[in-house]
Amino acid sequence: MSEQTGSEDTVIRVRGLNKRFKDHVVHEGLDLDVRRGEIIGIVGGSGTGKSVLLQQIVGLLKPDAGQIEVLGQSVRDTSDAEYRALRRRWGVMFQDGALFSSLTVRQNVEAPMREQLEISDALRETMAGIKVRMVGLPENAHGKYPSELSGGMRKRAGFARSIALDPEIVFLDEPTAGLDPIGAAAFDTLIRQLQTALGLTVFLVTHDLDSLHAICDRVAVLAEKKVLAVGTMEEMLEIDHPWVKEYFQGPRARAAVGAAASGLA
Ligand SMILES: Nc1ncnc2c1ncn2[C@@H]1O[C@H](COP(=O)(O)OP(=O)(O)OP(=O)(O)O)[C@@H](O)[C@H]1O
Repeated sequence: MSEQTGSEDTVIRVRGLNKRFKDHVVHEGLDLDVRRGEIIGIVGGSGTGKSVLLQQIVGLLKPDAGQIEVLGQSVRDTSDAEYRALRRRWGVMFQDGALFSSLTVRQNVEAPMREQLEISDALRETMAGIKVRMVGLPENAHGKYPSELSGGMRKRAGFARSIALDPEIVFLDEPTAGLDPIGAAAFDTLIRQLQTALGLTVFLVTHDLDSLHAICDRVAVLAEKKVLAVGTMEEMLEIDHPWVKEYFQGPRARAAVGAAASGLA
């Protein structure tokens, strides 16, 4: 299994994280390192706290204890100005794309630019248009509202918004959930292509075994309130834990391996 390191290539460092909601303990002593330039898949049973972990890392939820550093800086023990500057260095795509329904696709991508960048309207529109093209949305989608788009297109629009400010890290919360297998595979390809082209680190919360096989460099398994294991897909096969075995060696896992081997994933 890969070791947790403290090297400068660690872009997210979580130590001793505790989080509970009333008497429901979600995380207890959770540690995690994410390395620069990798796509790390965060997996775990429903309710194991994958989204809650993501939200704590990006500063939207407050941990009860523990340290979270992103790009070498504490996410919480920091001034508002420092947090705002740090926040510009990552992008987040929430589960449903979380687009503003009253804004067009391009206006949605412009929204973080409007908030963070002091640039002319024309330049902002041009830059947003580039991002929308980068995620593979056709020209006629730029002026559409979220309700006029398919689920896959909405996800692409959400992805475009997450890279609006040229982030170093993107957090994607179940980006392929709800897509058909072909749409999901196309989205995986898009994630890998943009990760390579832009040098991104990708924190990918997913249930999708095909995505894990197709694009993840490493996988972190959440179970028993912590990160139970981190490593490559091959390394996951060696872990002797009931949930890990069932997940990585069960029938669905075997199907995903078959799909990856035949080039479908
Ligand atoms: N704001 C909140 N208040 C109270 N409980 C919460 C809150 N957010 C999450 N929880 C609880 O924390 C636990 C972890 O939730 P989380 O959404 O992180 O799970 P998950 O691993 O992402 O699940 P899934 O795979 O089903 O999306 C769940 O039991 C959830 O009900």
